[in-house]
Amino acid sequence: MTDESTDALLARLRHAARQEQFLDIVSAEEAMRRFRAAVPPGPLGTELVPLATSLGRIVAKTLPARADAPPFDRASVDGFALRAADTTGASEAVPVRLRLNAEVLACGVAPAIEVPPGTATAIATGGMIPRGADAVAMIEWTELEDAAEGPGILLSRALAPGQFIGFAGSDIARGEALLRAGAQITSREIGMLAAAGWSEVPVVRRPVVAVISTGDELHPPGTPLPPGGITDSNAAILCAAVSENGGEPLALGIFRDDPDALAAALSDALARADMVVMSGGTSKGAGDVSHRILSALPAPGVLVHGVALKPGKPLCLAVAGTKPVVVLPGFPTSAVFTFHEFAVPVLRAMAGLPPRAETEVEAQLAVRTPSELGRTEYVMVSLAEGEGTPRAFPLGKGSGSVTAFAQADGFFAIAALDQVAEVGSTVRVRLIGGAMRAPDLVIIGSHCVGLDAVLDVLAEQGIRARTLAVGSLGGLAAAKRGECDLAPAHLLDPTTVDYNTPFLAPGLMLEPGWRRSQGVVFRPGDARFEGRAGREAVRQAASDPGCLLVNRNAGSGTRILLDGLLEGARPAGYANQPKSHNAVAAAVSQSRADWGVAIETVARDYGLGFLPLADEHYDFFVPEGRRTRPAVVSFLACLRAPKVIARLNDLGFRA
Ligand SMILES: Nc1nc2c(c(=O)[nH]1)N[C@H]1C(S)=C(S)[C@@H](COP(=O)(O)OP(=O)(O)OC[C@H]3O[C@@H](n4cnc5c(N)ncnc54)[C@H](O)[C@@H]3O)O[C@H]1N2
Ligand code: MOO
Repeated sequence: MTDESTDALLARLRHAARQEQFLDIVSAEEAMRRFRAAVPPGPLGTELVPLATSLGRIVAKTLPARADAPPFDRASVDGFALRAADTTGASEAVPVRLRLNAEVLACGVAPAIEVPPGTATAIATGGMIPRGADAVAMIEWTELEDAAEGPGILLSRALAPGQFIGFAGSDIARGEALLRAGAQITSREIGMLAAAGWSEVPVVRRPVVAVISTGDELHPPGTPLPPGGITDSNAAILCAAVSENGGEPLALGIFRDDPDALAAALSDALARADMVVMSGGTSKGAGDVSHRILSALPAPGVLVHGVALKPGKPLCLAVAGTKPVVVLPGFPTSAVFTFHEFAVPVLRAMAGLPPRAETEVEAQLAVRTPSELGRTEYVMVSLAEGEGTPRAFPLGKGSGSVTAFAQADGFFAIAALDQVAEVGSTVRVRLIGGAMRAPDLVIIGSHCVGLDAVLDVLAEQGIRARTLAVGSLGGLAAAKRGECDLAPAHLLDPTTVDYNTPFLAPGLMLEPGWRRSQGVVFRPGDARFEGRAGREAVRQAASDPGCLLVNRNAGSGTRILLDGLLEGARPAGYANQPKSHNAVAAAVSQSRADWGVAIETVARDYGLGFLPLADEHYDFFVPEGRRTRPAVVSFLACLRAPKVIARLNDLGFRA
């Protein structure tokens, strides 16, 4: 930071917040180059911390041993300290007799008597070797003998000089390097430092990273949300990621999209922290003021605003004096992705940590993936072990997802000039969150909350399942290719009006799951639906232009059922076609629509009225070759377990 007073800086920040300023969009490499060049390289500085609190810290300079370990020559067995030369030729048949000196060397006793030739001194393991002695005989090799000349031992083995002695400094010698700069202190290093005399340790000062969330819509986790409200998840994940990468998070909270409030927050953050991370308000909307404030930062100021990548295009990178300031896009996946790609390398360098180890694996892309021209797109994927190379399934959740980063095994890049990554192409997946763990059971297909009830019981048995929700047809295709153990599906054949069986293919088996009651959902008390039969309610609603439908996506079993009931009618709202039961229930419950078709469990969950229409079958396709795998056998046994059946029935399914 410069010497500018906080007040003057605040005034400049306020003024800047009202101006528009955009820089040109740059490549990710150029953005990183500018950012790194403007931040002083290397760790921040050094502080002394007590050994007991040094866990996880980074050693700031090479630490020599301050004392020898062990600090003196000591016995490594219980027995007798003696001169090896006196034991030459000793054997069971011809033992050597040594006189006992009048001293017993327990641990912690400083020897007072020398060991003259022809004598021995009793010593405990860890006892200090007395002057004159150069070896220790194990007590098992000796017999005590009382003679006229005084007590002695009969020794039945010859000893080499140095035998059973741990010499001073043989573990580590005073002055030898114990730990070098950059080493991270774990419990193992702490024991070594304690032994070598370090009660306080010089470590790299942890960079304090201020974390600021911006947005009028944001509320802290766990507080009830008003209509339009969003839970601030960015602050939590960013603070934790700061800690994971050697920093100390300073959570400053949520600020409204108000130039004055944000300017004050930023100037407070710069006064208290070594780095500032804001999220939200960096795009082009009217409320996007975060990035504008940055234009008033002390030099070098804003370095980058706009990077040709997805997620993360509106990223803004700045440096105030020597302090990095980053405005991340508000969308959670964009925020955490750009934090890891751009802020973490700088943070780790400030914290004295080495660059994060990256692991890449080759995988085969399971789904054709279009990409926007002109931006390098990073696609979050889940990996499933196939025969040979693993298959990469894009999560398809977009920048706004709060789960993608946690659920993905990694990501691959589609180059800026490519508009698509073809199915079957080889992609290099950078792993996130540690190495890839092979699950015991891979389930790809349609998701149902009932499935979680089964998997909970399996987890109690130590069986770890990986589920990829790609829809019934996606699961069926994966099962045909032998990529999963189970493909849960609820596929309705419009001609036979049968579920799932008509879709069986050679090499596949079908295991029955449970039934889900589907019906009309509506807000309780709505007289257009209350008390009617399902089919009659559909007919009535379809002919009432004021009664708004929320439809389902083409190809879903629900859509096929509804189209059958509508017999060609296209009621108001027909074009609104979300992809899940939950989206239908949310639309009705929030009055964006008046009716739709969903399963009973979801209707109940949203407090909606429900008029049954039909039963949907949720079954499992299993590749024949995988049917006898132990985890599959356990899963199918679990489906029939009374405890699981009771739980499914409780949830509103019929098992
Ligand atoms: N006309 C244009 N609109 C947008 C563009 C564009 O170029 N032109 N860029 C889009 C891209 S790409 C992204 S990424 C987003 C990022 O926008 P902002 O950084 O301005 O973020 P906000 O508008 O404040 O929020 C976006 C979204 O994220 C939610 N959010 C914000 N903060 C949090 C938080 N702390 N925790 C959880 N969720 C958060 C917020 O509610 C919004 O839903 O802009 C596109 N638009
Ligand atoms: O860059 Mo934004 O993160 O694409 O959605």
